[in-house]
This record gives sequence, structure tokens and C-alpha cells, in this order.
Amino acid sequence: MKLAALLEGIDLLSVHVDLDVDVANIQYDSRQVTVGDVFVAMAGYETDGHRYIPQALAQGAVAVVCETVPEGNQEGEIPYIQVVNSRRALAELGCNYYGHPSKAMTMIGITGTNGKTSTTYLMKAILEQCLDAKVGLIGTNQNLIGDTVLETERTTPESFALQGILAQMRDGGCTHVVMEVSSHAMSLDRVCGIDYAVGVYTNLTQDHLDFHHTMEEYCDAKALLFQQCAMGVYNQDDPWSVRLMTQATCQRFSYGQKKGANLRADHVDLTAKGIAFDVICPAGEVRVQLAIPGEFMVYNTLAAIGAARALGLDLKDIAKALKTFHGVKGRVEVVPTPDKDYTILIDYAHSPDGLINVLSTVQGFAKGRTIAVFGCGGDRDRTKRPKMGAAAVAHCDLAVITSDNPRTEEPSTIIADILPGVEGSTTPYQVVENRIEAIHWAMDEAKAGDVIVLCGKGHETYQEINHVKHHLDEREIVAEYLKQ
Ligand SMILES: CC(=O)N[C@H]1[C@@H](OP(=O)(O)OP(=O)(O)OC[C@H]2O[C@@H](n3ccc(=O)[nH]c3=O)[C@H](O)[C@@H]2O)O[C@H](CO)[C@@H](O)[C@@H]1O[C@H](C)C(=O)N[C@@H](C)C(=O)N[C@H](CCC(=O)O)C(=O)O
Ligand SMILES: Nc1ncnc2c1ncn2[C@@H]1O[C@H](COP(=O)(O)OP(=O)(O)OP(=O)(O)O)[C@@H](O)[C@H]1O
Ligand SMILES: N[C@H](CCC[C@H](N)C(=O)O)C(=O)O
Ligand SMILES: [Mg+2]
Repeated sequence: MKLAALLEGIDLLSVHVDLDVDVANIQYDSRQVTVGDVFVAMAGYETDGHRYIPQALAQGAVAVVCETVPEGNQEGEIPYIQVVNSRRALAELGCNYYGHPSKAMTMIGITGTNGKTSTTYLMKAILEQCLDAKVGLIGTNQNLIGDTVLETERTTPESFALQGILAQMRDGGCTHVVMEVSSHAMSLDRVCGIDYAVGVYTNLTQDHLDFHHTMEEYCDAKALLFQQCAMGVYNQDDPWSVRLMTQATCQRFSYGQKKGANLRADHVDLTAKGIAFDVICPAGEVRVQLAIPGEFMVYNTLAAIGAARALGLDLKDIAKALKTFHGVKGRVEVVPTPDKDYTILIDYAHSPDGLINVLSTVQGFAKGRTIAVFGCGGDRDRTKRPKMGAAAVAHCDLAVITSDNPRTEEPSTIIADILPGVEGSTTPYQVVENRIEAIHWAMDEAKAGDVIVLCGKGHETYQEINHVKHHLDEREIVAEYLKQ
């Protein structure tokens, strides 16, 4: 593809390269550059891509896209294009390179602290059943083209990779894409160039303050989605929704349990086996049943119904589709414990609000004690750690404090950050630093009717320590210990 075609529509400050040159690929990591590529230099949080321009050129880059004039360009021999914002340029290059795949499909973007993954799967099931559509899904657990799985590292991939995935979805026959849009993605322009038919907001509670610094900044990052969609479907019961929608440029459709919501849940019935409620909206009323427990699932279900209604789907068809939904890996997932009189659940709660929600749900139906096994991720928001500790002991009967993904931090330091939130509570707790031993400890401790909730790792089948992912699948740990 010619460089000129790749740059179409992009705001350029200056051009110092032959635009007729053929481009093989686009790279934002110099280490990936091969002959014929364009290298996009981006300033980051760890380092600055502008530093690696010489390396990219040495490896055969035909042009560099950058924000500042490359160092060492005294002779004027570096082929570069200066732009205002490299991250945005990378996204726009991606749109051009792959032929704007998002324009060929109906795009649904879901944002919020908790519930994004759960809601994307609900939405995919609704679209497949109601429209017989082939649906692409992008999110934390995996990317899906219909039923074909693509592994993923990020909740929302970097923009260029994202456009590549969307192209695969378009070429694979998808008519709809449901995707999680993280706040990092909004702040770092990963979804730039995508026009969403529907944007969905679940909720906002503390997480990622290492990156966003304040809740206001975090909210405003998510709010950007509602300047990039035609219809915004939002949780009216969430206190941040007012601020979130202040800057919105889209049409609005609210959901919630309180009066005044455009889509409302009433006569909510919560049991150990799932949820049931009446959905009331201008199009009519229908009883919805879902085989996943938890009041938070009422909200995720409302979010998905709201998005489906925004696309014009029939309310009764939506309810029918939800009846057969079987859940998401690592979200309130039951682990087989044959011959045992206690239950084990795996869940992805990794924020104070996530813990409150899943543990209070379990306390609502557990016949015995609710035993929470949890830790906090390393290299992430430190201020959420004592709050997660306090949330856990307030909503369980026994807390087992352990490691999550320590990343580059000392596990004992992370646990020391959790403990101030736990101390002073009357709920007993035990520290077992090694996660496998912590699970064994909880299983040894469990009595008839108890429910052990393994929190935080959900679908993850690894533990990340010092940049290395070590295999750790909680399903296998339980199964192997039961065999012994
Ligand atoms: C905070 C954050 O999101 N950082 C992302 C950001 O990194 P960065 O800008 O700090 O990059 P950097 O390491 O400083 O490097 C700057 C530039 O120099 C380049 N470079 C670097 C070294 C070199 O030798 N050559 C070179 O060209 C890098 O490729 C990069 O383009 O841009 C990188 C390139 O796309 C991402 O890989 C990186 O994600 C990091 C790894 C990350 O952990 N992100 C997490 C926090 C994240 O995005 N999470 C969200 C939310 C999760 C959720 O709640 O669901 C997600 O969407 O997954
Ligand atoms: N609507 C909700 N409100 C609060 N907590 C929720 C909600 N939905 C799910 N949770 C809890 O949060 C955990 C994470 O849910 P889910 O994976 O759907 O969220 P997410 O927004 O995709 O998270 P991430 O940002 O890490 O990808 C669940 O395992 C559950 O414990
Ligand atoms: N997307 C979230 C996932 C956290 C999962 C949990 N297991 C942890 O490592 O904290 C993050 O990157 O912060
Ligand atoms: Mg997710």
C-alpha cells in the first residue's frame, strides 16, 4: 500500500518523505520493524518510542511517524512525518491499512469498572439467537469470531492490532461486534476511528487509580465513549452516570431499578440458582430469567437488554435468548467438587466493589460460611488494596489472604498493604502467601454447606511473576488436591 493512501484523513504537521513509497506494515515497537515498514513513535509511560527511531531505520523502516523532529536529523536525511498525536495517528493508520473494517459491521462498545466481560457475552448470545447473526467479541477473556477463539493479552487491544482483529471479523462474515472498551483504551486512543452504534455503561467504582489518579479523571475517560456512539445505554442507578453523560453527544437510553429509567427491572427475584425480574420499557413488559446468581447480574442483563433494544430487537425474543445463557468462564463459575459437601466458585472480582458484589451474593445463598480467598494484583492501584481487604471481611465469614498476580512486586508487600483494611474486623482471617497453598488451606478448612470463593483470577490460567506467566489453573489445583 502506498504511504499516501495510509495517511489519508490524518492531520499532518509536516511531511519529509516520498509519499509514493510502498509500505509493507505498520509497527509501533521498533523491535518488530522489518524492511518496508512504517514506524510510529509514541511517548509512553515506561519509555519514549522516539528514542528508538534510529533502531527502526536501521531495521529497514521506510518512514517514521512522530510528534517531535527526530534527533540526529541535521542532514535532513530521516524520512519522517510529524503529527500532533502519534497514538491517534496509529489508530487512523490502522483504519486505512485495514479498509475501515468497523464501518462494515454494527459496533457495540461496553465500558464501566465491572460487568463489561459479562455483558459482552450476554449481548453476543442475544444477537446470535435473535438475529442469527455471526458476532465478533473482543474482551478480557478472549476474542471470538463467532465460535473461533483468538487469544488476547489486553481487554482492549492496541489500536493497530484492534483494526486487524476487526478486519478478520469482517472478512469472517461477522455482522456485529461486541467489545469491551477499557478506560485505558479511551485514554490511549485505542478505539479512535470507530463509530459505535451503541455505547453501554455499566458502573464506576474504584480501580486503576494508578493510571487515572482520581475517580473524576477515570469517569471522564469512560465518558469519551459517549461522544463516539449514536446511542448511549447507561445505568441510571450509578451515581457517576450524571457526570458521565454530561458531555455525551449521543442519544440516551437509561436502565436501572429505580423509577424513571427507560428500561426498568421490577419484582426482582434473587436465588442461588439465578435471577428473575420483570423488564418494563416503552416497548412493553416481559419476565426475564437468567441462570447466574447475583443482583449485579440484574444490572448486566439490563445493560445487554438495553443495547439490544437500541438495535431494535424484540423484547420477547431477547428474553427467550437469555433463558438459555450459561455464563462466562471465571465469572461465578462452579468448580466440580464431587463427593464433597462444600462448594467452590471461581470469580474475577478484583476491585472493592467486585468483592462486595460477589461475596454478598454468595452470603445470600450459602448454607454455611462464605470463605473468600483473595489477593491484589502487583503494579496496579495500591490504594485499592486495604479497601479490598475491608470489602472482603465485611462480606465473608473467613478471609484467606494470598497472592494474585504479584507482577514485579514482593507478594508480602502487597499483603501488607491489604492488612490494614482487615485488622479490626471481627471476621477471622488467615494469610497464606502462596496461592496454591491458600486454596488447599481453604479446602482443608471447609465444612458442610460452606462456599469457598476464589476471587480475582477468573478465567486466568497463569500467575504473572516478574514478567513471566507461570501456569496456574485454579480448576486443576482443586481437582488435583481432591484426588490426593
Ligand atoms: C498503561 C498502559 O496501558 N500502557 C500501554 C502503553 O504503554 P506505554 O505507552 O507505557 O509504552 P512504553 O513501554 O513506555 O513504550 C513507549 C513506546 O516505545 C515503544 N518501544 C519500546 C521499547 C523499544 O525497544 N522499542 C520501542 O519502540 C513501545 O512499543 C511503545 O510504543 O502502550 C503499550 C503499547 O500499546 C501497551 O502495551 C501498554 O500496555 C501495558 C502493557 C498494560 O499493562 N496495560 C494495561 C494496564 C491495560 O491496558 N489494561 C486495560 C484495562 C484492563 C481492564 O480493566 O479490563 C486493557 O485494556 O487491557
Ligand atoms: N455489574 C457489576 N457490578 C459490580 N460487580 C460486578 C458486576 N458484574 C460483575 N461484577 C463482579 O466483577 C467481576 C468482574 O466482572 P467482569 O469480568 O464482567 O467485569 P469487567 O468490567 O470485564 O472487568 P475487567 O475490567 O477486569 O475486564 C465479576 O467476577 C464479579 O465479581
Ligand atoms: N484488567 C485488570 C485485571 C486484574 C486481574 C487480577 N488478576 C490482577 O492481576 O489484579 C488489570 O489488569 O488490572
Ligand atoms: Mg473485562
